[in-house]
Amino acid sequence: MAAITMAEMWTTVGSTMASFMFVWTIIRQYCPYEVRQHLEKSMHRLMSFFNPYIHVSIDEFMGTRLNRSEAYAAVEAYLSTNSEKNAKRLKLEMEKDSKKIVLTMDEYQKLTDEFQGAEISWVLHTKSPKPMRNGNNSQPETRYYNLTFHKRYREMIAESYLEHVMKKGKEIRVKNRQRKLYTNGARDKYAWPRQPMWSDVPFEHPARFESVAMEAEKKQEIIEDLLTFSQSKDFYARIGRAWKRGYLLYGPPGTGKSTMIAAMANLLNYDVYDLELTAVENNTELKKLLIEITGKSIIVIEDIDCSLDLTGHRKKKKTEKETEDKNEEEEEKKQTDLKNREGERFSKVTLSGLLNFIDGLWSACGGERIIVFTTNHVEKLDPALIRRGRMDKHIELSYCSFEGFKVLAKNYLLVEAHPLFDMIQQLMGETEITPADVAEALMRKSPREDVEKSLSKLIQALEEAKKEAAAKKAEEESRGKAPAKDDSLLQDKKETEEPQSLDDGAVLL
Ligand SMILES: Nc1ncnc2c1ncn2[C@@H]1O[C@H](COP(=O)(O)OP(=O)(O)OP(=O)(O)O)[C@@H](O)[C@H]1O
Ligand SMILES: [Mg+2]
Repeated sequence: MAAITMAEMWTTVGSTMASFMFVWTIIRQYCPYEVRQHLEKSMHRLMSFFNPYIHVSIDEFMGTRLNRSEAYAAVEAYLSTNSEKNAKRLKLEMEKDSKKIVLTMDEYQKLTDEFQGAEISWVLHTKSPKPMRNGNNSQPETRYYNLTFHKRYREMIAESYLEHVMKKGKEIRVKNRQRKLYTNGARDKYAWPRQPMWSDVPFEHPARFESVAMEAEKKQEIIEDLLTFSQSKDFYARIGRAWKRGYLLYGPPGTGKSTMIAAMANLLNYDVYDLELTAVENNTELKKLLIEITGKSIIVIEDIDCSLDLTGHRKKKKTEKETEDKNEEEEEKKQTDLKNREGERFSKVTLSGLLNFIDGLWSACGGERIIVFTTNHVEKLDPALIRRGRMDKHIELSYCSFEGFKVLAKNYLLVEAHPLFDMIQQLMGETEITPADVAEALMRKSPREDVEKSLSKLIQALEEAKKEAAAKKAEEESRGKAPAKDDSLLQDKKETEEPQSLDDGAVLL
């Protein structure tokens, strides 16, 4: 008896639903847009009166169709991990500037999520646009996510869950995006229509910290410093400092400064802005460039000592070289004339402009930025430029140590030990060689080249370097001079001892 009643009940429910759907389809097809809207609204009001569930919708576009909503994109990314596992109907999407395809839930699929004991359901809907006066539908449908939860979780969803979705979604988007390498050097300032301040290419440098030749402890310290920085948004806000950090990488050519920048960008998933200071016309342009830099980025100024003339001595050196037999005054006049004629081609960025760029008020916009300077001559830099707070961490990249060599050997030759290692260790203790030279010696020149041959090449390079250093030393001693390296340092020191001012008159070369 009960079974018959149940069957009857289901039949009644089924037929009511079917009739309702039929009526609704007729309404959707034949009723004018305004009537349909009105009916939909009334029905929602009626249902929400009895319904204990709350709905939140997140539209794909904000205002115009040009602005895709950040919130929608974050929800889409957040749900993609859930969709991949649980949805039965999926859609394959690849966003602009994304390097990865994403599987998102298809329309009208329902996905459930759990958060702090609450069950939350998500459905992707479509919405037809308002028809135009002539009745045509020129715009395609738009989509929106509908989030449903019981009203008892209202506060928790508003305060924690939505924030959690946005944060996770943004993280996924950052991970999936195609990172870029930007430069300001390739811009034609006089082109019309105006070119953007930065031009970009996909950033595809493969350097990783694992492959950087360096003492393990020092490397670990740098990695931890970088990771701590990237996770310290709240800390920087609490102490009232802009969320940025400066790194000064210094050392001889070929010791891995540029390689380390690429490894930093890969570790943190950041974009790289390679700032060519000599292509910046003045401080205002520098500020404009700064404004356009987004967060999660590394701003790099390579060879900073060559870009900025603080004392004028390098300019003097150049003048002396060019004028050998001419008198200095005449040459200076010539230089001024040239400057006047090609005035606009000379950068007028000043040291104070650069200091402002690094830690002035404008430098705080965007957040989560790392600024890296590289130089071969740290002693030539103005102390104001590299003081802690501007360049927070000074990292010396020096000649290859035996530990560094072992990293390269493992990388290039896939060996961690070899009878020739002892000899290499001994030679490395006696002479200096850059990691770039070690890497070159270990590079296989043909697929058949074996480990022993590569290591022998390195031994040969080390012996040559040792001989060269000895010959140089002997030559200097015979001339009654101190060793060349110390000599050049002394010379540089003497030159930089001239008072260095931070006035706006110091200009770029
Ligand atoms: N520490 C290192 N670890 C691994 N590879 C290195 C290291 N240093 C140099 N190399 C190798 O040598 C090449 C040159 O290195 P890199 O361009 O990073 O040197 P640099 O210090 O930036 O030199 P410069 O001062 O001339 O700009 C790189 O392609 C890299 O393969
Ligand atoms: Mg370099």
